[in-house]
Amino acid sequence: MVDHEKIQQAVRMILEAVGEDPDREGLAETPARVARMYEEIFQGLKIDPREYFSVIFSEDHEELVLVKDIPFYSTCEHHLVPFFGHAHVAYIPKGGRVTGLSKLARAVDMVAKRPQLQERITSLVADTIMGELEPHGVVVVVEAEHMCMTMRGVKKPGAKTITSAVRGCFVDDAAARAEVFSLIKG
Ligand SMILES: Nc1nc2c(ncn2[C@@H]2O[C@H](COP(=O)(O)OP(=O)(O)OP(=O)(O)O)[C@@H](O)[C@H]2O)c(=O)[nH]1
Ligand SMILES: [Zn+2]
Repeated sequence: MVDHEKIQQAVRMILEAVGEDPDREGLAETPARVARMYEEIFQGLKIDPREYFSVIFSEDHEELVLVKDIPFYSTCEHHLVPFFGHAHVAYIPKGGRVTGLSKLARAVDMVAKRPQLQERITSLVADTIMGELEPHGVVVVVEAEHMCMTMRGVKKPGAKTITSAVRGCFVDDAAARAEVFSLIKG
C-alpha cells in the first residue's frame, strides 16, 4: 500500500505551488485520485518479479521461445512522466525448465510499474529469467517512447529508444542472436 494521506498532501502542495486552487471543484478530488493512481502504477515496487517463476513446467524443448510485442507502461524516474512501448522476451530453456508464457509478460509489467529507467527494465527482466529459469540464454529488447522527450525538454515526438540485454549463449552465438532480432523485427 502507498501512503495515500502523504500523496494527497503532496499533490495539494504541488497544485498550490503551480498557482492552482486545490479547492476548486474540478481539483477537489484530484489528490485522492492521484494517490489511487500511484497505488496502481507503482504496484511493482511491492512485487519481486522472481515470484512469477516459482512454477516451472517440465517440457523437453531446448529451442527458442519468444514472446514479442508485450505492451508496457512505465514512469520515468527523472520526471515522473510516462514512457511506454513494447518489450520482446526470448529465451532458450535448459533441462526442461519452461515457464508459462504469460509469466514473461507479467514480469515485464511489474518491473515497469515502478519509477524506472528503460535500461533497468531491460536488464532486470533478463537477469530475473536467467536467475530463475537457468536457461541457455535470454534476450530482452525494449522499445519505448519517453514522454519526457516528447512533451517537454528536447521535444522529439516519435523518437524511439531501443535497449537490449543479452545473456548466456546469445552473447557468443551471433547466429542465434541474429535469429532473435530478425524475429522481433519481422
Ligand atoms: N538513460 C535513460 N535516460 C532517461 C530515461 N528516461 C529519461 N531519461 C533521461 O534522463 C535525463 C535527465 O537529464 P537531466 O539533465 O538531469 O534533466 P533535464 O534537465 O530535465 O533534462 P532534459 O530532458 O534534457 O531537459 C534526460 O536526458 C532524459 O532524456 C531512461 O529510461 N534511461
Ligand atoms: Zn524523464
